[in-house]
Amino acid sequence: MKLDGVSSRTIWLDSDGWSVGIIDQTVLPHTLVRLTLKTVEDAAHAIKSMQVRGAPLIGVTAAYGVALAMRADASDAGLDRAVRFLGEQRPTAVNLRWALEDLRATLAPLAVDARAAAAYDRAGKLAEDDVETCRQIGVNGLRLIADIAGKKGGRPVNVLTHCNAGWLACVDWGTATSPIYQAHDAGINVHVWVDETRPRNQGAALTAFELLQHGVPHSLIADNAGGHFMQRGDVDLVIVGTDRVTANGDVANKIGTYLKALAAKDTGVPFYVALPYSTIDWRTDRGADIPIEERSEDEVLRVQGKLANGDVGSVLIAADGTPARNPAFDMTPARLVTGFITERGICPASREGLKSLYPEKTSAAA
Ligand SMILES: CSC[C@@H](O)[C@@H](O)C(=O)COP(=O)(O)O
Repeated sequence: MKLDGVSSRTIWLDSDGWSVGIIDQTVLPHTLVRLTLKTVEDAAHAIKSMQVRGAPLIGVTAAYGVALAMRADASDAGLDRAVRFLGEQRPTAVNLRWALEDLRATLAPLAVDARAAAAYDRAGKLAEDDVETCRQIGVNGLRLIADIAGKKGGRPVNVLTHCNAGWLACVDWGTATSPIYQAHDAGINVHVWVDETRPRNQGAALTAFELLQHGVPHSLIADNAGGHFMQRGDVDLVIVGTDRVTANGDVANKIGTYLKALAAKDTGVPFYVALPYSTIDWRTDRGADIPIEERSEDEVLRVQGKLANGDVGSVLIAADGTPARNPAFDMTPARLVTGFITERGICPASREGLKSLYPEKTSAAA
């Protein structure tokens, strides 16, 4: 996608052929800072501090993190250490485990001196695969938007989304936003309600920024406003991303997703979850077993933005000493989800639905 008019991806190999470039998402949209990762520690820090975030991008960054680690120590112990260390950085997005297991399986059978080159090659392939997978999710999701557009006679199709499941969360295109970009590019009149997504405001800071850059009509709304717009008939469709879908179709996504799904159910608004195959956790049977990341109280107690002096900083919004809790994700039961939009097509949010698209997979309870 484009950033200030220039085609960009969220992660790339620098011109030296081994260090890894990323966009620092902690200061967007106010400042565009590109960072260079040179060590596995840099990659781990980027994931933990959310310089990179979003399930697919976390996975690809971890893959490059293994490649950086292999430059320093490609022994069996070095590979084990890198996989364990990177895997500890964030618990909920299963793409992290998926990418690390892929790298381990690719590298372990190789001679030690072949591992670094093979790791770069594999990380590059995972990045390219993510681009094509997300593009295909968009092709499949576009049909839903086009169907609604056909019934609305030129009036805008209103899509609500939560958090950032856009191209900044992936390598390109995004998952939830890919159908939106493709609908807009196809000339469909589409408008997006963007949940601000407290506490870190990924909707305000990242999704609204992306849509603005691409010229897609949108309105930023307070998290609490979604149900109101659904009740009034102002939302045709919800599309969100996910960090992990369990074998029975339960969905973990950014905190607040569950409430949107409840409101959508009550108001009869279709609620779709867009995901690549790498987000399905076939080994975990139900959403209650997904580890939910707990983050710092500060993210709730403070709000980050551009200060009057132009710096990016934060302000305290509660009395000093106020205790807070900050679960970063919640679980939406499959029964509240209308369907999954994947690279292989659209299916019901259920064990059977997932199996219909991925017959070669076996789940824990299958
Ligand atoms: C295509 S990204 C899907 C999810 O990763 C996204 O919706 C989300 O919850 C991101 O959370 P974050 O905490 O910003 O990494």
